Formats: sequence, C-alpha cells, structure tokens
Amino acid sequence: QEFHLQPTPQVYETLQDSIVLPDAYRFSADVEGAASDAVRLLGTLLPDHQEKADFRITVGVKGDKAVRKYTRLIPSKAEGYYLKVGKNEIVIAGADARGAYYGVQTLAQLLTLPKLPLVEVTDYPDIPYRGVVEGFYGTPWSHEARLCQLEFYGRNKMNVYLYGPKDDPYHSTPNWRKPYPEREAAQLKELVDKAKENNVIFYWAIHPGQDIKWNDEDRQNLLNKFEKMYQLGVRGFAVFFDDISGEGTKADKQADLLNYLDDHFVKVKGDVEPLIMCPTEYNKAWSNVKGGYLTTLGEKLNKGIQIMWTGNSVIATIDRETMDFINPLLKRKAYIWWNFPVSDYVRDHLLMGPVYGNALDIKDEMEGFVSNPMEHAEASKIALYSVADYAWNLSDYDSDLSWKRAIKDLMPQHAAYLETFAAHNSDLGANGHRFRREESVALQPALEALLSTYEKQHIIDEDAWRQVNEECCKIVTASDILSVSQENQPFIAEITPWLMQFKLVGQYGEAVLQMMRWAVTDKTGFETAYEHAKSLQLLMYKVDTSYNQNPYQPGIKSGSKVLLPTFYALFEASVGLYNQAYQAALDTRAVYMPYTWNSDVPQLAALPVLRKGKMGNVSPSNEVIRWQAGGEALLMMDQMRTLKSLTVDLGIADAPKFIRLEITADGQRWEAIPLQPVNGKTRFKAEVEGRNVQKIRLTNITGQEQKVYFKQFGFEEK
Ligand SMILES: CC(=O)N[C@@H]1[C@@H](O)[C@H](O)[C@@H](CO)NC[C@H]1O
Repeated sequence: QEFHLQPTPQVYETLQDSIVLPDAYRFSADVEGAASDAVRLLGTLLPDHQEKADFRITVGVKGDKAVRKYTRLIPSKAEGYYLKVGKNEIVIAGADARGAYYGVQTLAQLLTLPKLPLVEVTDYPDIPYRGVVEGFYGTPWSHEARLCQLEFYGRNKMNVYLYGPKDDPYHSTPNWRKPYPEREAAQLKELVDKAKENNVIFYWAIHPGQDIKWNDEDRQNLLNKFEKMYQLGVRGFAVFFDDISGEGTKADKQADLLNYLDDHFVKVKGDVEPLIMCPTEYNKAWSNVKGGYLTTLGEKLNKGIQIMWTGNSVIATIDRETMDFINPLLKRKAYIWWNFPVSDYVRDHLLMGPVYGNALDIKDEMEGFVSNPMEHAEASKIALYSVADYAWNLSDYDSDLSWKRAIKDLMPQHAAYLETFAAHNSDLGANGHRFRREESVALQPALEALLSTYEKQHIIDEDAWRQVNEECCKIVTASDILSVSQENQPFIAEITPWLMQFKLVGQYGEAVLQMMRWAVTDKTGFETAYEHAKSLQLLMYKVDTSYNQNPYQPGIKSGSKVLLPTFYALFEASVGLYNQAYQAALDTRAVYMPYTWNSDVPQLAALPVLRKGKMGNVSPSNEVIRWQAGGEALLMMDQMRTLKSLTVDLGIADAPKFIRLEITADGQRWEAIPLQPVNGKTRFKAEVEGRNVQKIRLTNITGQEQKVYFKQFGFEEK
C-alpha cells in the first residue's frame, strides 16, 4: 500500500523526485513567536546541524517575517498550513500556531520515508473541533493510557480531549463538588501539560445534574471546582447533563447556569476555550421538540456555548438529515458526540472494525466531532485513527483504506495478523440500541456459499470450503502470534481474552469443516471431529464465563455475528447428515438459549438476554428508561423451569410502587410476587424459590410514564 499522509491532506502535490535531508542547513524562524510549538517539535525530528549551508528550513505563522513571502499560499482556515519540501528548502507556514505545529507533524510523517519526497501540501481541517470524549461507563482509562492517547491525538491532528469518564467520582454526582485528592490532581496536571505539548485542548467535564440544586451554593460549588481545575492548568470546560432525571433536567435552569459560568468564569478568565455542554435530550429519538427543551437551550444559551448531540438516536451515524434537524433548534452548529467505538453497553465485544456510515457532505454542518471510545484505550485507536481522518477531510475519506492504515499504524510489524483479528471482531452483538456493524466482510461470500450449498444440497462447495479453511488457519496463527507479540504490549494486554476466544473460534471452524468432510464418508473420522468440536464449544464457554465477568455484559465474544453462527449452523447440519447416514442420534444443538425477552417499552425491547449456567440476566441499560403507563416487559422460558431466585434493580428506591412483577406457570394464570428490598437502596428480590415458571412479567402500574434505570433483571434456576 503506497505512502499516505494521515489525516488525508486537502491538497497534496508531489514532484516525482526526492532529496536526502542534508545535515547542514540554515534555520530561520521566530522561535519565541507563535511558531514555538512547531519549532520545538521540529527540533525533535531533525539532527543537530551546522548553520553555514545553502539548504534553508523556514518555520513561521502568517504574519511572521520569516514566512512573509509565502503568505498567499497559507490557507485562511484555522489550523491550516502550507508545507513545501523543495530541492534547497523546507517551508512550514501555519495559518496559526497549531497550523504550524500540524505542518511539522506532516513533515514528521514524510521524514519516515527512505528519501524525503519533494512536495507541496496545502492543508486545513474541515471540522474545527476534532477528537475524543472519554465519556463512557466502565473502568476509566489509566493515567498511562491517557498520556499515550494525547500523543496519538497530536500525531493525528486531533485537537480535543474531553475528560468525562462517567465512573470518575469527582466528575459526577455527588463528589463533583469536591476537589480531586492530591494524587489525582497531580495526574490531571500532568495530562494538561501533555495535552499542551501535543497541541490538544484538554477539556475537563463535570456531570452534576443528578443532584445539583438550582441555588447560589451549588453555583458557587461549581465555580469553585472549575477554579480548582483552572489552577491545575485546565483551559477548556464542559458541563454534561446526560443520563439524569429530576430537577437537573430543566432547560432554563441549565441555560442560566451555563450562561452564568460563561459570563463569570470563561469571559472573566479570558484564556479559556468556549464552554461545551451536553444536553439531557442529547438525541432525536429522545427529544420532545414540542416540550421546548432544545429550543429553550437554542434561544437562551449564550451564542459562544457549544452544544453536543449524538444524532438521531443514542448510537447513530451522522448524516445531513440529522444536522438539518438539530442545528435550527440549537440556533448553532451542533457539536457531535459520536458514540463509537464505545462498548459500555456491549462489554463482551470489541469494536475493531472500520469507521463508516457518517456522511461525507456535512463538513459545514458540525462545530465538532468527538468520538466516545471503548474502555480499551489502545484497541480504540483503530477507530480513533479513522475518526481523525474523517473529521479532518470528509470528502476524501475512505473508510476501508483508513481502517487498513489504522491497523498498520497500531501494529506495523504484525498488521496482517491484526487485520485478521479486527475483521472478525467488529460487531456489537444484539444490543438495546439495535446498532450493528459489518463483520467478516471479506469471508462472508464463501461462508454463505458453503452453508447454503451444504444445507440445501448436502454437498460441499469445494472452493468455499478451501477459503474458509484457509481463513481458519490464519485465525489460529494470528491469534497465537498476536498473543505473544511484544510490539504493543498494553494493546495485547487489553485484547488477550478475545485472542484466546478468537483462536478457539478458528479451531472450532477447522473441526466443523472436518465434520462436513466426513459426515457420510468416514464414521470414525466424523466422530473424532465431532468430539473435538464439542470440546471446543465447551472451551469457548469456559473463556466466555471466566474472563471480563462485569455485571453488565459479562464474557468474551468473538466472531459473534457471522463467523461463529455459520460454524454453528454447519455443525448442526453435518450432525444431521451423520445421524441420517448412520441411524445415529447425536445431539445436533451447538448452542442453546432457553430464554427470550420482549417488551413494548421501546428502550427495553431489544435488550439481549445473557445466560451463564443456571443464571439468566437481561443486559442492563446505561440510560434513563422512559417506561410508559401499562408498559410491559416479558421474560419467556422455552419450557416450565423451576426458579431459585429473582432480582430487580430499577435505580429507584420505591420500585414496588411503580412496577408489578408477576409469574405464570401456564401462560394463563398470573400471580403477583411482592418485591422485597435487598440492600435498602434500589435492589429488590422476589420470593420465587421452588416456583415453576414459564413467564415473568414486569408492568408499570402507575397509570403514567415513569423514568427509571434498568440496572438489573436477573434470575437463577434451581
Ligand atoms: C451523551 C451520551 O452518549 N451519554 C451517555 C454515554 O456516557 C454512554 O457512554 C453512551 C454509550 O453507552 N450511551 C449514552 C449515554 O449513556
């Protein structure tokens, strides 16, 4: 794959010639001026040099004497730059300080080539604010991971990092009022310095809405906290009002507070970036335009305040229709909070696939585009690399080429193996947001051909069989090589359980292919392959029930959308053929899910049910659930089953007043079971020990919509 600058520059001209950088050159720059960041970075790239030389290197910012003669070549857009590598000179002229710095970042990439190509690059970002919002639920990134991220953002011309991990107690309720303890404060200061070094604006976000009081005391608490963060060096601030209920959700109060902060903090300080806020109604599916929440914000919020938006739903790709809906309501360009590759609602999956689906014709519609990533910092870099590429230059963005470059950037030596892994670990599995991604794209035609021919005509499509077998071999090889790779150990540490699972999927595929081969031709051979496949199914189950046992979506899923389901189907088909050929009765089932869930409450309807041994759990939701009057949620068993226990947690202390829980053994007669408090807070249990049950039902009996959380609904069979 030929050399490609990242992110893709707006205009890149290369003369078919190159030079070797001399070790003697004259250097002219206004080192104390706006170009100081650029000069510092350049100093790290170039060897020491003698002054007396013909070759000249010039660095400056529009208006500097050093670059005066290039003024008309410098783009007018903020953070733009002009870069020239000529026979006797290198020129880097920025539209502003950050533009000059980005020009040097581009030169840094050119300097990795064997010879320095003669180029002229005229470049600038489409979207003003580009980067990452660490805004997920789950284990916040480590300090080391964040330091590494900031360097990555500098290299990829991302200029924003929003610090807002939901589970940081000093970011959110109730400790948002407290200053950070010394150690955390020192780490935040280090992050601010690292961000500055990489020309990234470090925003510190606060999430006060669940318990904020609309009074002077809390207003002062918030100002004090911002002041503390300012003293640590923070120069960018955000206020998030997402995922809250109650008093804090009022638009006029939110707007008054933000305007107050804008007038009495941002404007007073004078060196702080425009405020960013995340609304409570942060996506269209949840917005009630007639209710006036968004229009109130649009009308009341000071013009300079930036307002975030996740799109037409919580997890959504962004297109023109999305922006045409929200921008008029906000009376400004929305600042996109893009919920990908975040996986805090599908924690058993890794999202390693391409960034695709966002429109390429909306560069003038967005104020910002920041990605909410996975809790796996290094693994998120594949998507983040492409987010940087997209947000810098939408019209030239190519999701597949960018994805391949992202993989090479993360693991240059083992890129081929990582691409095999990433290709089959990209979908989310069934989830409450119904957001899905493509998976195993290149192998899909062969998998489909193999399965349909085998199921319909009981014959093997040899070409497909060979392709799938080759891929299974690659999967096993890639898994082993990556799992011991020293190339990026923090990354390998993050994905190791998934590498284990991925290898087992590859081996399972090989065993199933053998079963197909011998189903009606080699009885003993088949039985051995069958035994092997069953043992691999058990090993996959063991990995899935041993690692990553978080209380939300526990386990380790790999190849879960296309690869593994196809192997399961081929397993069942080949056992069917064997049973027929030899009048046998081997168990044909590959996996078995005895529980199903459905609901007429929109935000509950698609939640997947997870099973582990005798336990069944409905996947929890991060967001506030709007549960309409009379709304029902139903858990159905494949047959009558005897229960041992049942737990419900809706995040509210008076759940029994709102929700009735009932069970039935025959689907006709229902019996209400009282909810008894377990921990004196929001968790309840129903006394179901020994009860035979076929269905369990939860109903909102209050006659009006209730806002609750869906933190847990689980049961255990006897
Ligand atoms: C604005 C936003 O997306 N807020 C949160 C975010 O923190 C979660 O990470 C996101 C992904 O689960 N869901 C929406 C919501 O829960």
